[in-house]
Amino acid sequence: MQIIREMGDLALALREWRDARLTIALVPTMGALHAGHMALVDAARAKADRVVASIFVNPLQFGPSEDLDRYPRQESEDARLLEHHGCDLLWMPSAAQLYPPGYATTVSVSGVSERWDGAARPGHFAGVATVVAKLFTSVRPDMAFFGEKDFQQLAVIRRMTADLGLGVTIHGVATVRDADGLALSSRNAYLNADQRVQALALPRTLEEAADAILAGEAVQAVLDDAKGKLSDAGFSRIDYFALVDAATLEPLDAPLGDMRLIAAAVVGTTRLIDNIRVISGTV
Ligand SMILES: Nc1ncnc2c1ncn2[C@@H]1O[C@H](COP(=O)(O)OP(=O)(O)OP(=O)(O)O)[C@@H](O)[C@H]1O
Ligand SMILES: CC(C)(CO)[C@@H](O)C(=O)[O-]
Ligand code: BAL
Repeated sequence: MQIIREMGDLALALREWRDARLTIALVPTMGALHAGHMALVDAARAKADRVVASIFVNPLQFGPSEDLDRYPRQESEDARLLEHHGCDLLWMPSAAQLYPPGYATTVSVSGVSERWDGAARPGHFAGVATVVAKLFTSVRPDMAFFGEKDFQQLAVIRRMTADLGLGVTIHGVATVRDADGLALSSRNAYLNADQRVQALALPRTLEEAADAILAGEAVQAVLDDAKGKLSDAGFSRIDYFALVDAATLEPLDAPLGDMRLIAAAVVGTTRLIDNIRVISGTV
């Protein structure tokens, strides 16, 4: 696996593959890699001739009181894991490479990015859309892979890619969970042993709420009950717990079409997000 930091070296490596008419997949990450990221790499490996992973902790998508400074960084373990999963190229740009002096352009997606995480983390999705647009224009991949764990992010990236005609096929990959149900996330590293147990209430409550909605209970009552359960389990703040249309992310007050239950809540100092498909027979 090639490890590249400079934009010029990246261009050279990619030119060789493009000249050979090889298809290129991009897996954008912020590092501190786990099996969830590896599911993206494996899916990319299965669909493309060459797989590029990027690691960049993007300052633009962190709010002023968020965890940019303490975000976990473990480059050599990440590189080992990626190589083991058949990644061909790891690109680790510096902030100065992506946002050189004078950089002044932001990509802002309205509609789908406005509610939920967009409301709870002002500026977050503009930061995500901007860096993903930069990663796409730098690598010019045929396809890119993102996790359904960040469900709204996936919808924002699909919208931006279509609106700007970036010509990248976006693939969503199902959430990878620990055996006990907690969605894998780099931020789980912040949880102490008690908080790790409390955190399990998030996937459990999503499953219970999905079952209750499918059993015909009133949606608003189910959502209120779910928030109560999360508070009782020790979550100190619940940013949202909502039933939404899977494509538009608009809230639903009754079951209709392709639905997701989405939630974000804080345990200790850690903000966790999760979501679950609501579909007859399975959740
Ligand atoms: N458990 C998971 N299953 C599938 N994909 C995942 C999972 N966790 C993260 N991803 C995906 O990996 C990509 C990179 O995510 P990122 O590096 O932010 O990791 P993360 O674990 O989500 O970190 P964080 O704790 O900051 O949310 C995103 O597309 C994200 O949706
Ligand atoms: C897509 C992404 C790599 C952009 O920084 C980030 O938001 C993430 O890791 O999900
Ligand atoms: N995993 C999405 C990136 C973020 O929370 O900033």
